[in-house]
Amino acid sequence: MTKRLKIAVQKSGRLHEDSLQILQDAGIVLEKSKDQLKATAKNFPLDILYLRNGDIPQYVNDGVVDVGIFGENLLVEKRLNLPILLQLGFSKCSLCVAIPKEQNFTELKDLNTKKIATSYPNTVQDFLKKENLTADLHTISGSVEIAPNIGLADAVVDIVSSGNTLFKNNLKPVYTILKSEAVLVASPSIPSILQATLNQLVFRIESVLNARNYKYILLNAPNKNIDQIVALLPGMKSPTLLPLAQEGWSSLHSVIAEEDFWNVINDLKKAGAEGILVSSIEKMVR
Ligand SMILES: Nc1ncnc2c1ncn2[C@@H]1O[C@H](COP(=O)(O)OP(=O)(O)OP(=O)(O)O)[C@@H](O)[C@H]1O
Ligand SMILES: O=P(O)(O)OC[C@H]1O[C@H](OP(=O)(O)OP(=O)(O)O)[C@H](O)[C@@H]1O
Ligand SMILES: [Mg+2]
Repeated sequence: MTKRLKIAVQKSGRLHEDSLQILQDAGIVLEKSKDQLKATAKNFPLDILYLRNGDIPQYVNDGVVDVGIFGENLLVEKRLNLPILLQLGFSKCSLCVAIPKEQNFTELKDLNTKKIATSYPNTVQDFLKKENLTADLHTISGSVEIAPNIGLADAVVDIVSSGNTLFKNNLKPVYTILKSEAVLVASPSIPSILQATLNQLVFRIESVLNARNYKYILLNAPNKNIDQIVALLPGMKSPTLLPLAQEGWSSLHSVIAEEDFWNVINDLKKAGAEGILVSSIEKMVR
């Protein structure tokens, strides 16, 4: 029997859905199950364990699971030096120092002797040490941003994404300690017999991530301007060119990063491109 790879995914919370979606997009079909803690893939040697985000890094480190998806910021908090296989592009956030809006902040030294509330004490301790600061740390497990309003702290260190929570609590971010996103991390003690399965999983997810960042573009162009248009759309190797039934015109197919598309669209039109179609790509193997 093939040995199955064990992957830890957040049981519920911000990473849960996107983690399962990326596995699904990678062609992995989960067996329907009533089990709240575990799922099995039908068509790939993979078992999924649903765990708390905060517990996953340690399980990965100890080899209880072979691979895990969790917020990169936890590697710093748990002080674990585990290899990141892939940055997954979702749950992007920053860990920031924030203070009440009306207070002045000019430099990090302003934090000296202040009371700081956080759910990430190790990260803050390491940061304070690196910056040669001494502050009074209060560890709380949630609703950190309320701390200054109830007199529990002068400043907070917490996750910021849209900034809404800081805004609602009359706080402003003054320093970014780190940036984070969901990552795929492998155990250092992964059995060698599972390495090929892990490589396949990484390859599949990578193809999904490449595809998410790119669009397939199709357009008609006058032959006399093809060189100009090709220079705007270099593609993976070079664009595909096919003659149109109408003489003097070609159909050009290429791939383009989503953000680049908006930068070149006007130049494409100026170069005579017509009938421009842009569509999503499901998988992209470079
Ligand atoms: N507002 C946010 N926007 C984007 N990403 C976030 C945000 N808040 C947290 N994250 C990221 O998502 C991860 C999971 O956050 P979530 O709040 O779902 O779980 P948790 O409270 O860290 O963990 P647990 O599953 O152990 O209860 C965090 O470690 C962080 O990397
Ligand atoms: O900048 P924003 O978009 O407002 O996001 C930041 C908030 O999101 C996280 O909390 P979450 O909603 O995960 O609640 P939790 O503290 O219960 O985990 C984080 O702890 C912040 O409070
Ligand atoms: Mg949270």
